[in-house]
Amino acid sequence: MQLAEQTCAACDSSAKPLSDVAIEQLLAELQGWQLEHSSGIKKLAKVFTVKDFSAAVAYAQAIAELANQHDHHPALVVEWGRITVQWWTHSINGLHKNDFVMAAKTDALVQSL
Ligand SMILES: C[C@H](O)[C@H](O)[C@H]1CNC2=NC(N)=NC(=O)C2=N1
Repeated sequence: MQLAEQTCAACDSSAKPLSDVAIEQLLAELQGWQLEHSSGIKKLAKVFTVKDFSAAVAYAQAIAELANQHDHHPALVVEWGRITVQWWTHSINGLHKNDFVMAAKTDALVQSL
């Protein structure tokens, strides 16, 4: 099943972070997402280019609604002409399959905007 169609499962501190091999396999299913390390935490990041600041705010609002629907929330940086989205799982300070599912859902949402 495509990542974008999968469920973002409830996740707590007992959830297991993905292995590096699993991360590489899932990353290959996404387009344009980068693996980042910040403050020792692995994150998935992508920059979406949009037409101006208002468009970036609208994207942020739509992604925020998606996040609330799934109770899984990204970091969003809104700037003129672009929005940066970062997914990771706070409860495990790392990457869970949920983050890849949400990255794929973000791509599907952005394509529909
Ligand atoms: C209580 C609530 O379900 C949790 O705090 C959720 C909220 N959104 C979340 N989002 C992300 N990205 N990681 C989490 O661990 C997380 N936990």
